[in-house]
Parts: sequence; structure tokens; C-alpha cells
Amino acid sequence: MLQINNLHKTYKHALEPSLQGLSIQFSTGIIAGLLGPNGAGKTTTISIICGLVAPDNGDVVVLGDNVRSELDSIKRKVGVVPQSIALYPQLSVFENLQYVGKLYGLKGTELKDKIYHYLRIFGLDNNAKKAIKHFSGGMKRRANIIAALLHEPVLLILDEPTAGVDVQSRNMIMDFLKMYNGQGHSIIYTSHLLEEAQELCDEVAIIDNGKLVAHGNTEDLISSYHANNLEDLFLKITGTKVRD
Ligand SMILES: Nc1ncnc2c1ncn2[C@@H]1O[C@H](COP(=O)(O)OP(=O)(O)OP(=O)(O)O)[C@@H](O)[C@H]1O
Repeated sequence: MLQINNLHKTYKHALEPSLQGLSIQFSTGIIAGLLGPNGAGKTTTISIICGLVAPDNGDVVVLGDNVRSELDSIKRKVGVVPQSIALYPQLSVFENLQYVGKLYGLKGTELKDKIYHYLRIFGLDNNAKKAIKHFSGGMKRRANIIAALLHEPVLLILDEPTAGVDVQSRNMIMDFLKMYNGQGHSIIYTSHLLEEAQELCDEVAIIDNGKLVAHGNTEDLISSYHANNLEDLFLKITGTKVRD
């Protein structure tokens, strides 16, 4: 589903590179975790995968399409849930989703039905007309996910989708991701909540300082490092030093 080959990226005016020869391959149909400490390069990698940031060197092939030459095709097949809430606060969730849906060429009853379908799944249908600015953090996160789903992406990429949400919203998001994956869709997800990642991910890739430091089946990796769980494995691999 995803081939990342030797990615290098140094942002303009940055003193240090953000990615230093990152290579990862994820197969189709799995839930993959892209994990790493603060500043490891997860968001930069996601931004390159969806064409928002250009790499200095290296290649990314998403579902058979190269990001350098086939970005339009990738945009149709991939849904991205950004770390920050990408919705207009003054508009209702329905208006926001209608706007996003129209960008993907959806309209009329088909679009309305699809919006309500997802609003129901994410428990937001009773607040369809409420402005985003009046939503709780958990409601905003759930709405942010729906915005990436309306075009039914084959691959869903989520950057910390459960950051700052309560247990109920997190459960709802986790259940949805398992169901979406069960329907045959691939998922790539980043999180600092390693218990959650262990429950969700078939495979994890751990990156640090812009390089891959471990990758494999989650349970196999934990046992091969004689770790108690994913958090223990993560600390064994990335160390206990606090990152800036
Ligand atoms: N637009 C930018 N300009 C300059 N440096 C940047 C920019 N975006 C990210 N960086 C730097 O690149 C490095 C990797 O950042 P990135 O956001 O990709 O890491 P991350 O793994 O997603 O971190 P976090 O877990 O904190 O979200 C960091 O050192 C960061 O400061």
C-alpha cells in the first residue's frame, strides 16, 4: 500500500534534517502505526505522502502511484485526517462536510445521505446544525475524521486522531477504525498513546531522528525485544532521553 524509499527532508532555515533516509514499506489491508518521539518526523512523512511537502530526495509510492507525478490519483484514493482540526469554526458540521464533499465532486441527496450516515456513526447527527466552535474537543476530532471519509478513501491516514479526547470519543474512534479496516480499507495512524496503538496496529514502524529504527508485526516485535508491551519496546528502542 505504501513504499517510502530513502526520504530526505530539511526544511528551509532548519538547522537539522527532519528526515534522513527514511524507508518503510507497509502492505495493503493492514492498520499500520507510524510511531516515534516528538520531532521524529511523523507529520513530515505524512505531509510528503499526501503531497503537502516536497522531499529533497527519495520517493513515495502510494497504492501504486508516485507522489511526484500522480498526486491527483492519490488524492482520490487517500483520506488524510490532520493533527489540527481542519474545519471552519463558524460553520455547522453539516456545512463543513457539505463543503468538503463538494470538493470531491459529491452533491445533492447522495452527499447529504453520506454526511448523515457518518454523523450517525460518529454520534453527531443530533448536532448537525451546530457550529464547530460550540463543539467539545472530542466532537471536533470526530467531525475532523468524517471530513476525510466522504470520498471513501481506500487508504485512511490519521495524524494523532485521538489526541486530547475523552475515553468515550476514543472508543468510538477506535471502533470505527477497526470496522473501516474490517471492510478492506488500509489505515496508517500516528499516536503517542502506545497502549492504543498496540491494540489497533497489525504492524508498527518506529522512527527516530528521521530514520526507521524498528518495523514489524506489533506482537512479533514486542516479543523479539523481550519487551512487556509496545511502550516498553518503544523505550528500549528510542531511549528515555526527553526530546526538544
Ligand atoms: N515547517 C517546518 N519548518 C521547519 N522545521 C520543521 C517544520 N515542520 C517540522 N519541522 C521540524 O522537523 C522535525 C520533525 O517534525 P515532525 O512534526 O515531522 O515530527 P513529529 O514526529 O510529527 O513530531 P510530534 O510527535 O511532536 O508531532 C522537528 O524537528 C520539527 O521541529
